[in-house]
Parts: sequence; structure tokens; C-alpha cells
Amino acid sequence: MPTTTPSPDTELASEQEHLAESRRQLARMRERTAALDAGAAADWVSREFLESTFALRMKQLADDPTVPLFFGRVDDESGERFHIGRRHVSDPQGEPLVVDWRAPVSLPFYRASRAEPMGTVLRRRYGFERGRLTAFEDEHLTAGEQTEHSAILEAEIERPRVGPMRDIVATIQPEQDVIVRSELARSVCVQGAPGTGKTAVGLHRAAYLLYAHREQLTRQGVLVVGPNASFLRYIRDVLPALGEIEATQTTIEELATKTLRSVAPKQEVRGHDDATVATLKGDARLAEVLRRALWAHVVAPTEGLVVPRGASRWRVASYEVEEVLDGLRSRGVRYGAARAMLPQALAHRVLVRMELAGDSPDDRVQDAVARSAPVMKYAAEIWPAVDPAKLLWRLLSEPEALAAAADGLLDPDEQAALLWAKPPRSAGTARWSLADAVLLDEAVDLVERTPSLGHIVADEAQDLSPMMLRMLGRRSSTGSLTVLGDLAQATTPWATRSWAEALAHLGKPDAHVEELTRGFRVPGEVIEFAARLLPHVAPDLAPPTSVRRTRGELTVTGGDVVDHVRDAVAREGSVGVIVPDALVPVTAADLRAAGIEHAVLGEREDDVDQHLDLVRASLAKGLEFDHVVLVEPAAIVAAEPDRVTGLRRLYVCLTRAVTSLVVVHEHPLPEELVVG
Ligand SMILES: Nc1ncnc2c1ncn2[C@@H]1O[C@H](COP(=O)(O)OP(=O)(O)OP(=O)(O)O)[C@@H](O)[C@H]1O
Repeated sequence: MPTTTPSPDTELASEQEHLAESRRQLARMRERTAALDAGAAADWVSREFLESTFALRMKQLADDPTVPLFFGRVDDESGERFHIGRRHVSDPQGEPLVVDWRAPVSLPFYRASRAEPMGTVLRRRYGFERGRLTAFEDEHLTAGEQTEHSAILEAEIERPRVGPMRDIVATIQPEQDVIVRSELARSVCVQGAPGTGKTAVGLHRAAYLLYAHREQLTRQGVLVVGPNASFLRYIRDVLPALGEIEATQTTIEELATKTLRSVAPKQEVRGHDDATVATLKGDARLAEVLRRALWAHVVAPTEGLVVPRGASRWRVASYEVEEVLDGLRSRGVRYGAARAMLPQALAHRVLVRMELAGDSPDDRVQDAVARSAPVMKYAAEIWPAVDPAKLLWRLLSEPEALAAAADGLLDPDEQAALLWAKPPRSAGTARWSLADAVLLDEAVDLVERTPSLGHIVADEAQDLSPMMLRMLGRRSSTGSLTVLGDLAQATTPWATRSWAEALAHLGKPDAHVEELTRGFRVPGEVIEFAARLLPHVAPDLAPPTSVRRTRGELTVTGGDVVDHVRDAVAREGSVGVIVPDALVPVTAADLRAAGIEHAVLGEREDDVDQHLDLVRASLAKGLEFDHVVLVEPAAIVAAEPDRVTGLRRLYVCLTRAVTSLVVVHEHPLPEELVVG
């Protein structure tokens, strides 16, 4: 057994002194940064850069007395010891008092075991109470101890959940750490049962990569993509708590809206597609339809090019122009880039004619010819500029345009389904749906290459359509991805069927797929209950297990929802009342009438900070609460377009509880949930 408190008082006192000294040194580092003067910079650009660098550094050096400066220690064989914390702290001589958890020397803290001690003789974990170091616990990795049980680790996993998600830096598990520290060039896909820490792992990987490749990733950017705004609010504090404020956190809808606004300012996603149409619009075949529709704008010339210059008239025959077009088409560049090359390519042909006639024109002549009115006009006619929004608007409005581009790809029924019932008069007045905006993103990229970021973390990726996956794929074409999800929790009609398929759409077919099955959220009794649905929703997946010591409390009952909520609210920790979407108004009214204060998730900016959240079933994904009151499971299932999706939605809702789950129902439970 590792030794726990009570420990020798002197050892505890010495650790407390180390903490106090680390805090003093952190304060010194902060003072030094505050005294740095950006005014000495040579010009305003450098000054702005320095000022923002100093401001960032000040934020990173902020000391929150409630957050321990270090949480662990490793002693190696040579007698060196390293205290491990969220940030690096050193003394004036540069000697480290605390090393960053992401530094290579911290690795054994997460990975060393008795079987593989990695040169480490001791691993120490610290217990804190309100920022005060109160206990420690040692594991001697080279001694012949048998049990690997940590009370401090267990306490961290068992702690009640309050407010937004917290970092897990003190307790990252070896199988999670392998993902967190996998190299930047490598794309990783994590399939994981509910509560196995996918979101946590993705965020910690972003923090790790930003540390290990700071300069590159600050330049190229890191993006975290989550399913909706409430989820982003739930995770928003994790990266800043790890000192990382550079990563952008967003949703697919926000990304698509940005694209929409880039072609049609002030536009919003306002339209709505039914499930069949949205699924069709999310189909990867649409990428080919768009590509064909765009490139069909390049037309074979009916006449050759004539360029008057001085007394001469230079001619390029139409068959030669066709050769030029073929050459540009086969270069593998975007429509817009190839279009920009056309005048020069035509001018080059004119130059060849001049040379054949005995002239010796130079580059300046070629430039002048390329910029001349006849060449520009001719080029614009055979290779016109295309507005991506108009391109899409035409495809969705004009049956002939769609038929021409979709021939052999979409059958007549599919084409009919895609067309707007009442086409808007112009692209500018269209009510674009989310699926449309995603198609627009594809069209924009066909015209002009979308810049790639350094790394993207895509959470709940099982719910993305092929076209949405392509959207993220093009934003990481030269970067890498962390793809997180659970096929059993897929609830969109266009959800992916397999990770191999999703990764192919993302352009990363070789990404490594890891599976996590040890659950840190849902206690045993609750996860076993939820897992009854697994054979019906994802028969190929391994059933999740729980590492929680407590078995949890599961109650399946009738009675008044308000009474159950009242009981839950009286307990420690957060409470989520998860109801079928349609029951939100009546449940909110009942809670109000009973004087129970609550927030309706998704309605307010501070929703995830509340003690009690009323959560519509369709918004529960990714969240967790100490106590969950789940109302009318059968109605949650019935609200979805098909049974499997309904059962998956229910599986998501059943797996949000950390301590207790009360299922309240009047109608019979779905039969898949009843065994025997
Ligand atoms: N190593 C760990 N130590 C302590 N807590 C952990 C650890 N890993 C995960 N957790 C906790 O378990 C809970 C679930 O984690 P997370 O939300 O990342 O899981 P998930 O796999 O994304 O779940 P879901 O599929 O339901 O969205 C969180 O409270 C997280 O802090």
C-alpha cells in the first residue's frame, strides 16, 4: 500500500515550505514581467507584439491561491526530484521549483509503473484543502509493493461536480496520457464510452501541443470544435486554467456562419432543412456536384484570341487556347488560382508567336500583354469569376443547373429533394440553412484554398455529416486532428457509421484510432443500466466500465417530478433535470410554481454555472451533473425520427450522472431498457 497521511510532520512541513517558496518565486516572476518595458521596442509593431506577449505572460503567471501550484512529485534514481504543477516556477538562478506537467521530465509522473518505473523511484501525490497542502501519498516504484491504490486519486475522481468542467491535470491516467502526448504530426481518433474523458483528453492534448510547439501553433492556430454554445461554456475554463488562452473554441455552426458572412455580410443561418434534405446536403457526393458545377464555368472558346500590338495583330488559335485551359485544369490548383494564371498563360502563347516571327520580347512584354484589355476580356469570358453563394443558389434553385452537375451522382428524387420549394430571388435573400452554409464552405474552398490551422480538436465528431467533416478536414489539411466521439452517442440523421469513414472524409485516413472504456463519470449501477441499450445502438462497441468506487444510486420511479427535483437540490453538487424537449416549458412552469430556482440550459450565457439546470434531452450531450432527474425516457426515444436514434439519445441522457440518477416515468419504459 502507498503510505498516506499521517506522514512524518517534518516531511509535510518541508513540502508546505516548498509550496510557500514556490508561491514567493511565482510572485517575483510576475513582478519582473510587470516591470518589463515594451516602450524600448524599435517600432510600434514590435511594441504591440511585446505588449501582448507581456500581457499573456502576466496572465500565465497569475496565482490563484485556491489552485495548488503543484500536485505531484517524482524522484529519480540519481536523487533529483521534480515537483509537478500547472506551470513552471523557478528561482532567480533558474533552478526549477515546479516543472510544467507537460515537460518531458514530468512524463514518469503519469506513466511510470512498477512494471516500468522509467528511472523513477518515488511518485508522490499531494492532498489539498482550499489551496493548503494537507497530505501526501507516496508510491515506491522500485520497492516490491503490490497494491496500486491512491486515496488522493480516488478523492479527485469522486469529488462532487460544481460549475464548469475542470482540468484533470493532476490525475491524467496512463492510457489518456498516451493520447495527450502523441506527437503533433499525428492525427488521433478517440472512440470512448460516456465519461471516459474524451473531452478532457482532447483539451489537455491541445494544451500539451501548444506547450511543445508554442511558436508554430501560435502562428498557425489551434481550434477546439464542440457541439453547441452551452457545451463550449461548460468547457471554456479548462484551457485557461492550464495557462492556454490562445486556442479558439467554436462550433460547426459558428464556423459555417463565418463563411456565410464572408460572402454575404450580415447573413445568419436562418433556414431549416428536414432530416432527409439535411442528410442529403451533408452527403459527400455534394462535394463532387459543386466541383462540377464550378468548373463547368470554364468554357471552350468559340474563337481564338487576337491581340493588336503596334502595327501587328497576334493570334492564338482556339485549339491552342484549349490546350492552355487543359494545362491549367490539370495543375491541381483551385479554380481562382488557375483563373489568375490564365492571362499570363495566354500571353505566353502570344510571346511564342512573336518569337516565331523573329521578335525577341522579354518578360515585361509578356506582362504587358497579360494585362492588356483584349487578353483580360477574353480570359474573363472563358474563365469567369464565380461567386460561391450564387453557384450554390443556382444549384438549389434551377433544376437544369442541378441536373447538369448531378448527372450520374444523384437520382431524380434526390435532385428534387434538394431543390428549394420556393427559390429565393437571389443568393443575397436566401435563408441559408446550416447544411447550406457547410456546402457554401466547400464552394468557397473550391474557388480559393482555405488556410489550414496547426491543430483541430473535434469533439462529438460522431454527429458530423461527411460535408461537415470535410469542412474540418480542409482546415487541418497541413495540420493534424484530434477526433473525439462515441458511435453509440450518434444522434444526427447524418451521423457517421464508422471512424474509418469519418477519417476518410477528414482527409486523415491513416489517423490512429484509440478506444477508451474506463469511465470516470458514471458510477457502476448507472452505467450498467444505460449499457442495456448498447446492443441496440452500437452492438460492436465494448461495454463501458466504471472506475468510480461508489456504485452510485439508481432509482426508477413514478411520482411528481418536482418532488424528486427538490430532493436532488437539497444535496451537494450540481443537478440536471433532463426532459424531452417538448416538456421544457411545462417543467419550467412547474419548477417556478414550486419556487425552485433554476436555469433553462441554452437560454442564458451563465447557464452552466447554475446549481440546477433544466436540460432538454437534445442538449445534454457532453455535460454532466452530480444528480440527474431524467423525465419520461419513452418520450425522449419517441421524439427522434427513428428508434435507434431515440435509444441513442436516451443513452446520452442516462450517462450524465456522477452520483445519482432518478428516472421518473408515467409511461412504460422503453422495452430495451427493461431486462428479463
Ligand atoms: N483521469 C481523470 N481523472 C479525474 N477525472 C477524470 C479523468 N478523466 C476524466 N475525468 C472526469 O470524468 C468526467 C467525464 O469526462 P469527459 O466529459 O471528458 O468524458 P467524455 O468521454 O467526453 O464523455 P461524453 O462521451 O459523455 O461526452 C469529467 O468530469 C472529467 O473531469
